[in-house]
Amino acid sequence: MKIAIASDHVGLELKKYIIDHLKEKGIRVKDFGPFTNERVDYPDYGLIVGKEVVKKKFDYGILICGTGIGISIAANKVPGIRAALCSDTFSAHATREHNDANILALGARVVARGLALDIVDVFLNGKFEGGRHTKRIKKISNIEEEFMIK
Ligand SMILES: O=C(CO)[C@H](O)[C@H](O)[C@H](O)COP(=O)(O)O
Repeated sequence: MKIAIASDHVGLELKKYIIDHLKEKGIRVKDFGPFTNERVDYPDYGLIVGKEVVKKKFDYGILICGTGIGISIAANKVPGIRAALCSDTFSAHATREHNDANILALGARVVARGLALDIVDVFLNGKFEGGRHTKRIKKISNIEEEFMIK
């Protein structure tokens, strides 16, 4: 499994913690930045990881900002991205099973480190159920197509 990860300045420390955790599990992870505490803009990082995931260069993306909200909103602007902001493990497995989410977003100021790792593990181990959920995912794609600039 290959994971693309990025954050903003607020999410930097939690990102490092998650990267160490993934590497310990033998999961390949590429950090798309930032690499210093300097203040940055979360949409830039949501876009980078969104593009990488939608091009199928990675299996999943993980994005972290202060709340997880801004960076997930940005990533969700990339057609084909279904970024799920999760603060609990139930949502993390439900969003894989039902929404086939391809990016997990976390709020570094919202979830404690230990819980964040549990959420990451549950998300990465989740399997899309298909069936009735497939047509709903298709309806999300249809919304993207309707608003695509031609
Ligand atoms: O949560 C966020 C966006 O949804 C960001 O991580 C920041 O917390 C927020 O934008 C505040 O940024 P600041 O420049 O550090 O005040």
